[in-house]
Amino acid sequence: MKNGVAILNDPFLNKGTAFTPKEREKLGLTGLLPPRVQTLSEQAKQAYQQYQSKTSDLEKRLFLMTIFNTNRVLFYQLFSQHLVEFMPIVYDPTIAENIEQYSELFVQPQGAAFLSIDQPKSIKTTLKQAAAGRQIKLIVVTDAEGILGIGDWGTNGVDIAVGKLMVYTAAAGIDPSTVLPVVLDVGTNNQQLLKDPLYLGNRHQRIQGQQYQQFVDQFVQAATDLFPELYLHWEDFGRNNAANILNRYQTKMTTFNDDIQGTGIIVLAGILGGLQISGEKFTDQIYLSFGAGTAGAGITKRIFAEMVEQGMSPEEARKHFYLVDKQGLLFADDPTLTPEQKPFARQRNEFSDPDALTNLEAVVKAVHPTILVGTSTQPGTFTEAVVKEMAAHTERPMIFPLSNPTKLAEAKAEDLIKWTSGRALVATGVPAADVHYHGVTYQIGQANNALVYPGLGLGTLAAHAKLLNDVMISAAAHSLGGIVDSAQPGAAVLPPVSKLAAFSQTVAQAVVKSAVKQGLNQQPIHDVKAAVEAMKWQPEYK
Ligand SMILES: NC(=O)c1ccc[n+]([C@@H]2O[C@H](COP(=O)([O-])OP(=O)(O)OC[C@H]3O[C@@H](n4cnc5c(N)ncnc54)[C@H](O)[C@@H]3O)[C@@H](O)[C@H]2O)c1
Ligand SMILES: O=C(O)C[C@H](O)C(=O)O
Ligand SMILES: [Mn+2]
Repeated sequence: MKNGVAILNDPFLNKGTAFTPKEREKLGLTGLLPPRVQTLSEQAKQAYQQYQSKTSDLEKRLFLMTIFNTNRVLFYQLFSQHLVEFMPIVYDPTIAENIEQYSELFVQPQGAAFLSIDQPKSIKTTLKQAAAGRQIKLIVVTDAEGILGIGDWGTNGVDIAVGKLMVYTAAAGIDPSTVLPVVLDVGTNNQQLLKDPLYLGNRHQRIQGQQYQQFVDQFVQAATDLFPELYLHWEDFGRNNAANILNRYQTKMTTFNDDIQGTGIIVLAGILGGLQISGEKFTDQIYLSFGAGTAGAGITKRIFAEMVEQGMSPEEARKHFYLVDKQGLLFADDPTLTPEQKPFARQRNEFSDPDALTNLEAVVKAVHPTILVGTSTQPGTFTEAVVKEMAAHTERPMIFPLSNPTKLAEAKAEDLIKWTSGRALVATGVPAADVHYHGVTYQIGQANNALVYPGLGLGTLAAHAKLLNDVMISAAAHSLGGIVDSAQPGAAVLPPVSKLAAFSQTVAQAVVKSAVKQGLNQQPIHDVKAAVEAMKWQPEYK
């Protein structure tokens, strides 16, 4: 039992000025706080006022992090009260700025576990120390090789693990005392960091190959030994590792790659929402992925699986997909294709002038996509010419520039609406303001995996599922697609972030239902809604 100063220093126990006189006496806190006792709502009001006095988004984020570091209940009370306003501050895009300046801004390790490839023997001890007696059910782990679209950030990437977990709690009510952020510091190839005297990570090149694989294996082994109920979420690994790691573990435990699977779900949900608006058929769509890396290939795989689910043969379905990467349209004779790209590569003899298909505009001209999704990290690449060419051949072009953060987006929502005279069905990776065009207000859906991974995790945990499989993932995507108000002119293809807490429940219930139907639940579940409800944590003082 902690007491006195130790309680004030424990963000899971600390209530600050909300400790009552009785509690203060019992816990050895008398005189350790100013005399006045405040309620949680008074604390939240005061903190929010202070938040509003900060002038930049980064300052706002840093202020919220000090609350997070000192008092989790207060932090989540605030976050859930101001979800729409705080999402872009706590999470993407401001989190990207924080990651770039992590070492310069460092004040506190925020409860993360820093696992170093140079000390593989310490993995288990570190995880145990970081858990500090808590029963961990959810880990977000990154090796930070591909943070959003901003590349390799070494140890700084720990912030993405911390930030993703914050959204789990704010959106789905995952108990924050059951989560653990982890960074695998395997070095960095970011020269800027290696030269930065303040850089706090391992100062060497990224270690790859067998030693890397072994380190990852050792981490998974230690984590599953220590935390038997673990749901393990992988975030922002590099293109060469992300899919490999997922393939390696997904049949053995409940695990999830956010960039591959989370993004696949949200894009499928967005497409289903878009088709509700356009009235078109899913199996009539022609899909073009611009940027066929971790996210691009992951999304393609999910959309392809849906085509097959909707009755097409795999051979027929494959004809609906085109992948474009750095080299242009991907052809099967290209020796540099990744294993995830290969199934969707095309034959040169399908085209009259295949050698000309080395840029997006030429490919759009040749294949007439109805859906264009950007995960290329290349800003401004959905040009007016590309968009107008696409819109010339389809009534309601679906265009999702998803590269994050804001500075990397393939296009701005407003331009897409204008260039297509309001016909485009748009979703973006970061929040976008409404677009007013010719008397219609266009709402822009946010196709960010944050809209689904919290509910998916909540559902998988609530089901005590043995595995997270494709059927559950498909159920999650379909549960979101139905929430669109298609009768409203300018309606968004996805539900708004303001309803995130509500539809996280919808997603979680769909996942539990699917797990139960497949017999993947390891404990009996009679009432799906109650099972999800029982998992939920509320930001209240106990
Ligand atoms: N909105 C979301 O929920 C979401 C989810 C995941 C990723 N993303 C974004 O998608 C982007 C990619 O992420 P990732 O994890 O797939 O990274 P990745 O590095 O695995 O993939 C990026 C791909 O883009 C390709 N590319 C680079 N330059 C290109 C060019 N000029 N033309 C065409 N392709 C080019 C790369 O070769 C690579 O295959 C990032 O900006 C990330 O923030 C968004
Ligand atoms: O982190 C995000 O905002 C979404 C996604 O996981 C990404 O890598 O961009
Ligand atoms: Mn990511």
